[in-house]
Amino acid sequence: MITLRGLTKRFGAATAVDDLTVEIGPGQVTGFLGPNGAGKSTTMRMVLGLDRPTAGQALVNGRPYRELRYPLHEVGALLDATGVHPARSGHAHLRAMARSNGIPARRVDEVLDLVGLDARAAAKPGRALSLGMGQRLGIAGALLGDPPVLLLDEPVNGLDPDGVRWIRRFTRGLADEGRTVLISSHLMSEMQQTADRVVVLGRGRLVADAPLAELIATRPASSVRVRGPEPAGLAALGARLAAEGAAVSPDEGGLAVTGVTAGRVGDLAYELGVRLHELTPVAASLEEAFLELTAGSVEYAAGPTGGETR
Ligand SMILES: Nc1ncnc2c1ncn2[C@@H]1O[C@H](COP(=O)(O)OP(=O)(O)OP(=O)(O)O)[C@@H](O)[C@H]1O
Repeated sequence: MITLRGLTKRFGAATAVDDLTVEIGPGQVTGFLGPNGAGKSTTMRMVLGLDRPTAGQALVNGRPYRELRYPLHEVGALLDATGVHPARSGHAHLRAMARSNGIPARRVDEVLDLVGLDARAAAKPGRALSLGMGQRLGIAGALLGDPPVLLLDEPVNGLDPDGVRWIRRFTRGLADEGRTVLISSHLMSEMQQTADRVVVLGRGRLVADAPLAELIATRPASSVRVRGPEPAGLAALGARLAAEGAAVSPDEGGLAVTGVTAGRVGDLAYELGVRLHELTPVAASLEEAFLELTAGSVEYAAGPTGGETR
């Protein structure tokens, strides 16, 4: 369990995290979303005791990180890449981590096995690790103490599709074991496939905290997809819908209609005698919900001339 209460961090005059109150519970993957500079990394750093809050609290299992007696057994984190020395092997890196935290050496082999790194990969020096292997090693390190809470900052950044799929399945497994899993990302499509719940930040403030399905469901369906075997009939239907104020555009041989319900489109088609083969409300994606939620809170936005404005 991660508890944030009135969590605030200022850097000089800039407020990176602004009065954030949220609880991140066990047994699910929570996606931590927000545009660049929204305060995700700063929040994670405060949870891990790497940054001191200006105000408020960040608690892991009810206590500030600095008060945890055996931090590696309480919370594991993947912040950026692995932090492995370029000349040191992954195995040696994990052994050193284990030793300094009183964790038996055999646990190193266990976590390497868990993340699917074989002896040959674990013997490679840090500089020879691929990004995907580095991420696996980083996650192995986070799991050394078998912690109930895991924080992963942008774990799929730069990974190939296999690596992305692996992270997705692995984090799902960790949540299914009852752990608290918090994953930050700006890849909405990825989070849509991974997260059970999402916490969205905009300019350091909480903009949404909801189950993923609920967040998407509360957005209006973005459009209705209409297909049929008679182009002339579809054109007549489109014209009639447009006359009613709907926005109609061609969509892969059919129509994409916004501004009316699927029911209304069906009724009109019936009235006009137009045969339809498909009439589908297309739900807003997480990406659309995210853009809508964070509109106005992006650090840099394309201005009307396409230039960047603060
Ligand atoms: N050490 C620091 N000193 C000054 N400002 C900082 C520092 N760390 C972060 N910031 C500022 O705090 C704000 C939040 O940054 P943070 O890295 O937490 O955002 P983020 O949501 O993780 O962004 P990204 O997705 O780009 O990683 C930004 O405006 C950033 O410039």
